[in-house]
Amino acid sequence: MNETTAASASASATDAAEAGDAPVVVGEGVRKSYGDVVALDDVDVTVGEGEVFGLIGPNGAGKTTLVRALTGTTDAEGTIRVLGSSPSTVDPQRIGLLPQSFDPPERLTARELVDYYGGLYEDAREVEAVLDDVGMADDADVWYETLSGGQKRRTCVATGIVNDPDLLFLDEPTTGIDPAGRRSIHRLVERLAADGTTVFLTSHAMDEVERLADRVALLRDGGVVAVGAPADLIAEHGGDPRLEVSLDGSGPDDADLEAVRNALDGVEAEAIPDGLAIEPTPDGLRVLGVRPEGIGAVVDALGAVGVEFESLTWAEPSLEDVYLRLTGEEYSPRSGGIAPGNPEEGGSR
Ligand SMILES: Nc1ncnc2c1ncn2[C@@H]1O[C@H](COP(=O)(O)OP(=O)(O)OP(=O)(O)O)[C@@H](O)[C@H]1O
Repeated sequence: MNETTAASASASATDAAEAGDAPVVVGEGVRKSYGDVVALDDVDVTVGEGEVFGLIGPNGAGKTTLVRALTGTTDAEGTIRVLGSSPSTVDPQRIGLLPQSFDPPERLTARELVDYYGGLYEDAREVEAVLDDVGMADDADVWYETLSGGQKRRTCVATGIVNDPDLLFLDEPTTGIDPAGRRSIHRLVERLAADGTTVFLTSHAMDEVERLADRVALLRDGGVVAVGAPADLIAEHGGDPRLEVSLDGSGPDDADLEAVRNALDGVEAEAIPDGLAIEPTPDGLRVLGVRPEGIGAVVDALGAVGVEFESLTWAEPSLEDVYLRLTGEEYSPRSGGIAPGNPEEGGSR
């Protein structure tokens, strides 16, 4: 149901309507230039009520500029409606924003900061509950300037949710936060979404976006190149499941690869479909298209041609694979992959 075509993707109103949500964020033909730099090039984006909407893309793709345009912190061409109003007239009580760069007064404690930002709203949440939400209850009396990077970021997240917003923009909320802290922020986002908050999440952590987002838009060079539910994007653009084979010593030479390919060609296993390909990796090789039940056949094929391995790791495609493919940043084998029936072509899938 979601449009995930790379060439013509836009985070369309139709998607949100199909998701059964009234649009909370609508951007149509959004453009923004800084001198000669086109940061946003005709971006369409629609986010439905209660959605967690992920925005991903390489450095400089335009993510922060889009967040700034949608929140009215920079001007932009095009049509933008947020909670039914223009960004400049929307009720600030209903919007929460964690900017990518945020430098609050340093000689305040975490508790004082949350209290200060809460005081900017007519109605704010109880400070202790907000500190607890972001895992800062125990360090609430430490000056901001002496907090660690991750503790600072948690405190900043707290200032973004102190007004109990209906729409929350989080621009890279977990940067610098340790794994346990990231999990607690993830649970917080899940709780907020379950309570009906719409979340616009920008992140470079693909696992985070895959876990949290109902839909994801991939921005590249100021344009949306794909949008859809993570599972739909992965099915369309994520590629094959793969078996990573780490070899003893150095990586395989071309003769090893050819031998393994020939051995696998001779294996009749439903779990090794036609089109299976092998490509070298820095410490071994990668078998593409193999399902878990085919791993044994691969092991047998390796053994048959005398290739000894240290470890095997099977993985399904993920949002990271989608990202790498659609941004052209996927791993490029040093001498090209070998696809059955077309060994000269080699290279990427
Ligand atoms: N204030 C500004 N003045 C001039 N150019 C800017 C300004 N802000 C952003 N840009 C440029 O606009 C483009 C998009 O930047 P933006 O910060 O939106 O990217 P991003 O996707 O958020 O990147 P990152 O992942 O590194 O945060 C970049 O080329 C950037 O250099």
